[in-house]
Amino acid sequence: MREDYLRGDEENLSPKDREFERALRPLSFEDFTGQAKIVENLRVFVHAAKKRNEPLDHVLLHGPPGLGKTTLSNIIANELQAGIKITSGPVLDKPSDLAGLLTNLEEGDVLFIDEIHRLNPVVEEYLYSAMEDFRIDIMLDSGPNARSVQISLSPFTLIGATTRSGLLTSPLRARFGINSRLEYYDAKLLTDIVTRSSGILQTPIDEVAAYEIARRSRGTPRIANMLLRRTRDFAEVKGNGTITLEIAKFALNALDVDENGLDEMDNRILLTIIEKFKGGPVGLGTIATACGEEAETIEEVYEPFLIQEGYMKRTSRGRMATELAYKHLKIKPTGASGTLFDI
Ligand SMILES: Nc1ncnc2c1ncn2[C@@H]1O[C@H](COP(=O)(O)OP(=O)(O)OP(=O)(O)O)[C@@H](O)[C@H]1O
Ligand SMILES: [Mg+2]
Repeated sequence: MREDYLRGDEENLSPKDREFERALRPLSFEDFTGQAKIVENLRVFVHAAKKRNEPLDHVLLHGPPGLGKTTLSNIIANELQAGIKITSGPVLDKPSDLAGLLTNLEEGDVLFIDEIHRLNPVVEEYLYSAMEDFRIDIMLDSGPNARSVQISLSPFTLIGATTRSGLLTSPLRARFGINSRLEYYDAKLLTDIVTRSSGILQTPIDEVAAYEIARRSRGTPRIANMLLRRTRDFAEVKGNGTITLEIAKFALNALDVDENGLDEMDNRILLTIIEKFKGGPVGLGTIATACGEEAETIEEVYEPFLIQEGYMKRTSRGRMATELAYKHLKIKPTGASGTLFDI
């Protein structure tokens, strides 16, 4: 459950969860909380593009799952008053899949490619001229009859989203005029999001309870909304429907979210590094095997937050648990010397 939410693949959500996500998704810059600098810039670029009657520059949005990349892409299209076609890297298998989409775009439309780091390299190659000159060269036939025809496209805006910007090739990255990295949200912003969501759900919530959910949501709006939803269930069953601090704490503990907002897998990763590998350094693949989780998921979903919060460090020799991780897990460092931790 939790992981589906973390990874955000809409297809993996239950219909109810999907409906819930849709209801809470902000539709305008106005409703979008946080990421102030990015939103401020996008407002200007969108405004300028509309004024000049030109398509917006291509936009690359990157950052950990659940921070609002898909949401923001839809908002950009809304604010441009443009149509949006949505696809994803792994779905665009052949150049003809891409050509079909591109030739159907109307002037100023947005093409949203999720997981753009997973594009097939052949398809990616076609995207270059589409992005740069709004044209594609298509090969007809093969062998001696092969010839290429050039098709012009309506000027459009490509929005690419990725959780792994490091995997993007540099020619592709260079073709985005706007490149924004979404950051984890602080507890104050997430409190605003939880409060807004509970308003939409018509669930009364105490301010301290909203803050408690917010600060234990791994800096991620998707998780905040998910925890709110589960907490609401507890409030209905165990209380009178209002989410109080007591109910929120009870629900969060029942959901295995600890005092600092780390979940079971976060803690398992830290515990593994400390107990099985003496605090590290240890390679990602080894941690993954020991935790029974895919290396890619650890790198994409868990590690960025653990690093940002100071529980884990990446070194050239592998991952290490920090002093904070030992404190958090109430384990005494048993390293050979005082050099266990860098200063
Ligand atoms: N700034 C925000 N304000 C309010 N709600 C938000 C915000 N950002 C995200 N959300 C909520 O969090 C949910 C997840 O956001 P979204 O699907 O856009 O994340 P994502 O970055 O595309 O994640 P993924 O990488 O998994 O695709 C949305 O349904 C939306 O309700
Ligand atoms: Mg998304």
